[in-house]
Amino acid sequence: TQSTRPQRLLAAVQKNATRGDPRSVVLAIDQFCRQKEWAMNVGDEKGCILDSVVSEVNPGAVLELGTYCGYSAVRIACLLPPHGKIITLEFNPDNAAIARQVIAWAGLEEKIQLVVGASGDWIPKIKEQFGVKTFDLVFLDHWKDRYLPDTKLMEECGLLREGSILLADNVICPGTPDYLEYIRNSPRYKSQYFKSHLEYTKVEDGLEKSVFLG
Ligand SMILES: Nc1ncnc2c1ncn2CCOCCNC(=O)c1cc(-c2ccc(F)cc2)cc(O)c1O
Ligand SMILES: [Mg+2]
Repeated sequence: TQSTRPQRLLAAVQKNATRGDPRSVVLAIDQFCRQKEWAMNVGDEKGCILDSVVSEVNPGAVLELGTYCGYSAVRIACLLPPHGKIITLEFNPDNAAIARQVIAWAGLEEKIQLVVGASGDWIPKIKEQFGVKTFDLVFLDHWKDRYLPDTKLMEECGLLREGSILLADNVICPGTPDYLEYIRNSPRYKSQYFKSHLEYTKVEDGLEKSVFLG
């Protein structure tokens, strides 16, 4: 039976990356996506911007929406402070199964909590289920038409505090126009656009970094 792209990506990690070495896992995925098959990881170029934001925020609690194969969860987790943790939500159970194995290969199971389900269903339950008060950083990388409703839901559920950072992938390609319009015009956020490119291509894309003002 034919393998899937995530399965081939995992095989490339197990072949080319060193167990327990997260940076070698990140490198193996980027090489696979550049040399063999494109895949929708945030990638190396936008990944450097993600790294600088994570390092600046030094977050104790991170929420990621949209795990896919676990590339950005691994990239974030290896920059967290000692007790820092990331909760990552993935809708597709097949992708989640691959992500679990990528995360295990990187040796980051203790720092990354992968939850299978739709963001809209899980966001209202996070406080009680995971004992989280608020998130220092949220990385939005799931269905592009869920960025805005889920941001409003996070506000309503009290998951954001004054100073919480939202970092959104793909605000240009595929694009999240309603989210950008809201976040750039809301008096409750201060936003900054980081121009970049769609992962592994020359197409324009970028990350929008927004500070929640409370
Ligand atoms: N409600 C939810 N809760 C949890 N998980 C959820 C969820 N809903 C979905 N998921 C699972 C994640 O879904 C994948 C979302 N990502 C993308 O679709 C994406 C696409 C492109 C892309 C594709 C083709 C092109 F031509 C050009 C660009 C690039 C990217 O960087 C992307 O991130
Ligand atoms: Mg993305």
